[in-house]
Amino acid sequence: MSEDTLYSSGEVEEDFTFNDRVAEVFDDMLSRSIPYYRTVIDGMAQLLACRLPGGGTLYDLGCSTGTTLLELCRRLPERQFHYIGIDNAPSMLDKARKKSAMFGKRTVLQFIQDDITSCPLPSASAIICNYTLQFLRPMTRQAFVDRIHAALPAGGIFFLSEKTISHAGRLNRDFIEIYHAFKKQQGYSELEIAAKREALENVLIPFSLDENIALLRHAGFDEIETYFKWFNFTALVALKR
Ligand SMILES: C[S@@+](CC[C@H](N)C(=O)[O-])C[C@H]1O[C@@H](n2cnc3c(N)ncnc32)[C@H](O)[C@@H]1O
Ligand SMILES: O=C(O)C(=O)C[C@]1(C(=O)O)C=C[C@@H](O)C=C1
Repeated sequence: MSEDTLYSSGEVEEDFTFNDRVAEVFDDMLSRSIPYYRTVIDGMAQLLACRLPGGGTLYDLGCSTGTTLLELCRRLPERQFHYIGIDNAPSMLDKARKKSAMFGKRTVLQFIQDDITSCPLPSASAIICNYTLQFLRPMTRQAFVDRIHAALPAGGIFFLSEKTISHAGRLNRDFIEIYHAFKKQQGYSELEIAAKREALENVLIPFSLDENIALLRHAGFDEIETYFKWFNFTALVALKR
């Protein structure tokens, strides 16, 4: 796994985008930038085990290098789900396909290059969208969540994980400080943290937990719960009636 040194000089040449250079270091970037990344995947595996009988189709929208689907596949071998990852970045999908071949999962995992805001989602039993809604333009988010709700059958599951903001100003600042301390612990310098923050400005636009719940509620999801929260990172599960 290549080490993420993209912002080590402190220079910001362009806004953050999911290009080849990001794809190259993405697994390292994610494991050092998203607190409890694997705990969230564990939580999804446990909820899927409770809720879904075997044989269904699971979509991961904004699947990047396929880590989530590969990990679910490893954790739920007896369920025989069909896994479909969708992303619009070819270099991310290259990595995803190579990883699934390396782990001997090519027959159960499929990766498709498409725009998650318009791609068809046939026969979906569960849909995952982790740390990706935050990159869609805010005005388009309700329509996106509405489409997900429409694509699921009764009892279908939607998992949504996001970086979140708090409208409680002082606590929001505390949460960001605590998150930056986490990144420092993961080996990022203050210069790197500041440069990445600048590159993400106006690209990653986080909603609050309440705003994300409102999107789900408005789309028609019936039961909505937070199953994991760490300061400004939140994982939600929603069930269709
Ligand atoms: C932060 S990453 C997602 C991480 C991944 N879900 C995980 O948990 O490992 C966001 C991904 O969404 C993809 N993406 C962003 N907008 C997209 C769109 N409109 N259609 C398809 N993919 C998109 C990016 O290429 C990127 O790979
Ligand atoms: O590094 C940060 O500040 C982040 O917000 C991490 C984060 C995310 O939460 O989506 C941002 C961009 C990368 O795609 C990976 C992770």
